[in-house]
Amino acid sequence: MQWNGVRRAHSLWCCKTLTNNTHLHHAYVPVTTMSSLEEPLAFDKLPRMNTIDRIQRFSSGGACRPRDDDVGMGHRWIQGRDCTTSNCCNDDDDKSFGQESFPWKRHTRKVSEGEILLRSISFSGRNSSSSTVSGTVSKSFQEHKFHTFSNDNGISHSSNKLVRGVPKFVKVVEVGPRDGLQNEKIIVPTSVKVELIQRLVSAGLPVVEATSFVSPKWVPQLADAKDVMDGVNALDGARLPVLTPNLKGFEAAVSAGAKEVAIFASASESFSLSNINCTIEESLLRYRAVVTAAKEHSIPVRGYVSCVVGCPVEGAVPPSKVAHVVKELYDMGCFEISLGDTIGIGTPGTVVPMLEAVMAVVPAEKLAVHFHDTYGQALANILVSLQMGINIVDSSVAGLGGCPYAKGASGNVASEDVVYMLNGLGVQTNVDLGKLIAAGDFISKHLGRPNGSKAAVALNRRVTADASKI
Ligand SMILES: CC(C)(COP(=O)([O-])OP(=O)([O-])OC[C@H]1O[C@@H](n2cnc3c(N)ncnc32)[C@H](O)[C@@H]1OP(=O)([O-])[O-])[C@@H](O)C(=O)NCCC(=O)NCCSC(=O)C[C@@](C)(O)CC(=O)[O-]
Repeated sequence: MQWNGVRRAHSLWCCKTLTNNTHLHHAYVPVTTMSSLEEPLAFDKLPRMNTIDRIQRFSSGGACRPRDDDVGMGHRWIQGRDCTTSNCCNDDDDKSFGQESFPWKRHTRKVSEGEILLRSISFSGRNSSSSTVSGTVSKSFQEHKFHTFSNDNGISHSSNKLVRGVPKFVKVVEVGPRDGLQNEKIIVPTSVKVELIQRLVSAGLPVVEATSFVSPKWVPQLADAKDVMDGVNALDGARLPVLTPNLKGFEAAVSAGAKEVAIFASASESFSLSNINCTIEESLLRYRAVVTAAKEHSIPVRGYVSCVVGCPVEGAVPPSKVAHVVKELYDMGCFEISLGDTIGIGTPGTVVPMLEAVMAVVPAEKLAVHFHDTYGQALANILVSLQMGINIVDSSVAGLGGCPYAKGASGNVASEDVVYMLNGLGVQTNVDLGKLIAAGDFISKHLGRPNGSKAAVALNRRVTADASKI
């Protein structure tokens, strides 16, 4: 039974052909709880916060946090502004979105002029008295009336305490071409993947995770990683990170022209074995080698931690364990760490203590949230994360992703739904919702299924209804 649990998690993330896995060199870890995916994990199932309370906290409140260099975190990047969070600074902070820096190099990445232009014409709901709040004012956006309606009075950000903690700008990290497609059984042609990435970039997404340099035996869908990179390397205006599980993957990624990579650890021992065939500690050793090599090439490394709330095998994952792995990745030099609710089991009730534990050891501005939407909790989890100071959100166009082996499991939160919600909150993303919806429709059509974004479906329906009145 326990062994089956491990194998099930493995098949969940890798591929069916490995279900009768000969790659698992490790004995299975003892499994004490089998999670049924049927009950939300509640506060009372989680360890108390006092296990991590002794770790010195960064403020997790809405107030300005100390600068990185004031809090002894070593070589972390220094933002070119007085306050290190984007949700608590002066209005002129918006200017700083035109540049981003990376830890070991302390260089400034020039954002393309087009990106800045897009940003400068973005509609800021915060400064508007209009009752309609929209995102980037693009031609297609206006033509198709893809507006997000706020309440009758519009959102008064200065007076509404519920939205006061939400950042002004959220970086949306699009993971559809990688996380979204990796579970697809039928191989998507490289040309379709390339066109999807092109469309996402032209929709204004600042980061589009392009593919993975993992073993093709484990993830056959992404075996064309090099060809995908050949097709997108010339694209301007977005960063195109790729996943690298080890040095071999890193070297292949660099030779394919990747300029940013991501490493992926887990907070669950069972999931680590299932996903990358090694223990958490072994994975951290591997990743240290990747980060060291990346520093030599001045390549920024993003970190992922999976199963930050729950694991399909082990059940509830203690926040202190998540915080430990996140801190390891941060200390090794990851410029940003994404917290993955891999099976989408979290609710605000479990996400909040997890974030509290993590934010006690790593500043909020270095963290991203990555929610799968299995239980329809992703937007609520994102909102609560934003209120706690997170301003980077991973999502997948058309809600791509999901798992054929976990009953009821679904994909990542849909990018269109995230952007729609952020537009409604008056939060800048610089993403053109119309173009994003078109990208989602494009890939959904190719996969032969309806767009998994509720916002996309509703807005498409509205456009059709409006057109029928003409
Ligand atoms: C880590 C390994 C490679 C270990 O796999 P392994 O079988 O233990 O590797 P190995 O070192 O024993 O080598 C076995 C074979 O794989 C080859 N190999 C070894 N490395 C590579 C490589 N990089 N690229 C291509 N080939 C590779 C290697 O050369 C050898 O080839 P052979 O001699 O048999 O012909 C494997 O387990 C793997 O690729 N795992 C990745 C699985 C994966 O991508 N899962 C999905 C990631 S999603 C995720 O983690 C969650 C996230 C990030 O989305 C966040 C969230 O949702 O929460």
